[in-house]
Amino acid sequence: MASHAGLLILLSHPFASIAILVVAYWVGWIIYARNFHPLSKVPGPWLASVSRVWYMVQIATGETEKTTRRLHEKYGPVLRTSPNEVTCASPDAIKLIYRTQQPLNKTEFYTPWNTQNFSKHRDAFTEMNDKRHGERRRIVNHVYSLANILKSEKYIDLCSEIFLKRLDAFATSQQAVDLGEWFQMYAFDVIGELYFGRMFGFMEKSHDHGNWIQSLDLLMPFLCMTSVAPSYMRPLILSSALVVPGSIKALKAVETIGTAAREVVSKRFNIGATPEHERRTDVLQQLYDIHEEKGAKVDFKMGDIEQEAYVALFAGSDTTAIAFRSVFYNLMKNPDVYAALLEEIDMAVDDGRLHFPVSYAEASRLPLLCACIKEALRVHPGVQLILPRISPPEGLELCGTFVPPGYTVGVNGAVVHFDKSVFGPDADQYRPSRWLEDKEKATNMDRYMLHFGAGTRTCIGKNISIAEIHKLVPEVLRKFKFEMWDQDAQWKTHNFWFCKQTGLKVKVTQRKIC
Ligand code: HEM
Repeated sequence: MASHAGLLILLSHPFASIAILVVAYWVGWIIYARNFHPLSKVPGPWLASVSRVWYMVQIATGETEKTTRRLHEKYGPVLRTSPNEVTCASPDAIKLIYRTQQPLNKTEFYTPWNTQNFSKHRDAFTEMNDKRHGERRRIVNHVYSLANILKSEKYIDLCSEIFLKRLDAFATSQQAVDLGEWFQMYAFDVIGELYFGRMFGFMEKSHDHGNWIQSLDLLMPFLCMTSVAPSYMRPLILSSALVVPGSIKALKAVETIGTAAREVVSKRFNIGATPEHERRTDVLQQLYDIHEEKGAKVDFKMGDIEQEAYVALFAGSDTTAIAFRSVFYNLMKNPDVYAALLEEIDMAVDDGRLHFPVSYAEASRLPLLCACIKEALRVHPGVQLILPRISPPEGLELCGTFVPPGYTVGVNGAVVHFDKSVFGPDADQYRPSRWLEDKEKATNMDRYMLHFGAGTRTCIGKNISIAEIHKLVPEVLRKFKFEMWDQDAQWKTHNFWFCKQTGLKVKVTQRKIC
């Protein structure tokens, strides 16, 4: 009787009633999530099975890929990383999840990355519906073919020229260089040349133009955290970013990137027809040609061109710099490979097979160079979280576990690239020669590379990065020697979707070439 009265008093207090309801909800939810939920039999950490908070904590550590690799070792190939989400470590899951026939849609993870105010159509990266995505991507796809991107080689060469000049100055002054930072400046300036008609001036002025690099570094963790958070927590996380020092400045910087995209497109094309001899052959021009030739028919307006340029800046600068860093870091940490690659490059120059500025065609014929680059992308892919997709109406069988329709599934490149059954018992080592041993084995390994994504959503800009990397690497290796400033230092990695590395402080010296 007394306890009854106590309960009534408690319930009459509004805060107490709310607290009781919340506790009851959570107890009910935990019992359901652990025992009756369709994914309840999928193993994983306890907290992950009842709340997305587990995933958010992992993002905060910046080391999700390492934890995921450890957990797969403990629990097996299928892992529950959130109440409604599973990640699969099996290489065979790639063709199931990122399939080209009846492809799976993207999830809400991508919404916070959405670009706004350019076009009524979502950009290629954040469009979740695969059918709509396919219709839009078909309009611009040909612009990104290797042959078309190579029409911009001369613009990439202009960037390389400045990059080499800067390296030369560092070599003369014997200053320590943050090579990672310089690769990012290079990658930004290349996007400038290809989409904005000119370099932004990162390398020319040796500075972080408009604070763009710093701003992306500040905003990426918030964007990534928002993406993995439950939808009701998203506004809270985004607004919490505002109290972090420098964030307003960062948001303004991102806004200026948008303004730059708008201005450049209108300046370039609102001044009347460009005389033929002044016409550039860059990506921006090719996108404009689509607008002119069939813009009305396919609804490809000036805003759509601006959107392409804007997305390229976000999707193509950090990622390319990450790839460059991985190539150089792994070479410096593996002197035998470095020496063998130099031999290949020097011989090619001596035999007249490699000229300066290096053309993509010549570079792509150097087997060890290509292997070193591919291996760098394998051991450190640019994106190191799963590429999340929604399981299809018929559900999906992943390594014997049935995932019903509507749940999130995905594979993480940073997990599957270390699969020993595909890449060999030394999969965790940087060993480029694995790509040269056996053609059939190499083709098979290629099938399981996820560095540029897979299926219908494969990276549209991959040929831009591939051209940049293959052209610049042999040229700088031929002309300069690179050593870690502190031989024993390791880089640090920070996984906020893009897994950026810091700590690539190097000593550069001119090579004495006879
Ligand atoms: C080494 C450099 C690069 C890496 C490692 C990389 C990686 C990726 C990955 C993994 C995806 C798939 C994302 C997903 O499925 O959610 C992707 C998509 C995309 N990337 Fe890249 N990327 C690179 C360079 C670039 C460049 C230079 C651009 C500039 C145009 C670019 C633009 C895009 C776009 C627009 C998408 C979405 C494609 C679609 O869904 O149709 N990327 N990239």
